[in-house]
Amino acid sequence: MTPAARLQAAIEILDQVLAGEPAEKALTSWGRRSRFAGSKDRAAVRDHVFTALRCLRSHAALGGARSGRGLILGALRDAGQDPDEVFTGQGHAPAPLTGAERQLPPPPEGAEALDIPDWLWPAFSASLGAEAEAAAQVLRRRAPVHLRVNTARGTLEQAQEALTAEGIATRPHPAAATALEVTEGARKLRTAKAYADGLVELQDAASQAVVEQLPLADGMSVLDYCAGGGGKSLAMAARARIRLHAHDADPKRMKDLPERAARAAASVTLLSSAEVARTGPFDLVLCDVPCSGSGSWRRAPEGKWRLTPEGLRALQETQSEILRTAAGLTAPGGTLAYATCSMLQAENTQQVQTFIGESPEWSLAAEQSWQVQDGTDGFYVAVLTRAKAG
Ligand SMILES: C[S@@+](CC[C@H](N)C(=O)[O-])C[C@H]1O[C@@H](n2cnc3c(N)ncnc32)[C@H](O)[C@@H]1O
Repeated sequence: MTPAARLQAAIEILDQVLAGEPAEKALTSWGRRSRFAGSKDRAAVRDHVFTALRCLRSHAALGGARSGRGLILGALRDAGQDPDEVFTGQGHAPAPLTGAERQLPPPPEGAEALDIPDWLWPAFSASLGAEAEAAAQVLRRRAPVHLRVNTARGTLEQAQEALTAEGIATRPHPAAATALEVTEGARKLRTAKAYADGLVELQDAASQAVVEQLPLADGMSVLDYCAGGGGKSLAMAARARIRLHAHDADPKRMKDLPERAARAAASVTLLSSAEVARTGPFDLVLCDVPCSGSGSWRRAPEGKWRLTPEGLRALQETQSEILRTAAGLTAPGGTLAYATCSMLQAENTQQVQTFIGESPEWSLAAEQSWQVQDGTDGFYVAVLTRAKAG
């Protein structure tokens, strides 16, 4: 495919996404229909689509329309590229620009230029203070690829060597002792032997750092209460010989966990909601709660535009309910960790402060946050300890 044909494909996919289709689904069905597209074409089209979704407001403003064409026109103007070189109408290129499209709109300003919804900007800037603009700018760009080295399978150096042999270059990431950042060859990962053998897992360095904060020790009984795909379950299993249990309100989300655990040489017991109460209490409960995802909007940019004030309030209610339930599942003297991939105080410190204010048995042992402008996803963890009985 020519570069212009790739942009035309992105325009068509973006129109479907703007009509309500999830981006991954629209990309998959385009891929099925487009047997002629090679792996480089698919990767380039995907990049165009995700760039447009990360920069939806500013690119729509620069392109004069919230449509596939508007977004791609805006992206070209943002990159300082002449749109007439792409919108030629030749071959599979987008049709030439209309008179209206040629009109240069006023440049976006404020939250529009930063690609943050207007209603959210006050809370976003209050949460990040002087760093708010820098964080918003980082969310407009592609996320780095991070790996967690499964130390049950090998050392960081061994993993780097194995990956180099397969054309994947990495460097250690300072956020976590097990973290590598991929600097070259990321697209080869899914087929790499080091990945198939469970020596490395795809996981953001801040996710790994959250698990490093947990006081895990051999013999502990541990519950990952919002386990999802189990990324943090596996990171915990690699840290100590624990009795690991995983639960999720939506058990389907854990369907690949047994296979992932086997690949990582870890053992995990999946628990239904009824079984959780019967099996507890646990020495340590991690709740990696559902949240706005503002810290990972680079990877999942649709979430940035889907979030509404009501949606955020509903998430906060779910978060405080989970905190209370998870607290009841923690043994006296035990630990409860509350984590989000959000950078909003309303989902982080404020939730934890409210919980502590209402729960005299609990105290805050540690609290840390990671921000996108420091090279990881945005993350937050609070480690809370429950008073011993009597
Ligand atoms: C942020 S994701 C977890 C990601 C996962 N820990 C990981 O590292 O890959 C949050 C999870 O919480 C689950 N969830 C939502 N409401 C819940 C509830 N009330 N109780 C338990 N899990 C819940 C969701 O289904 C979702 O899988």
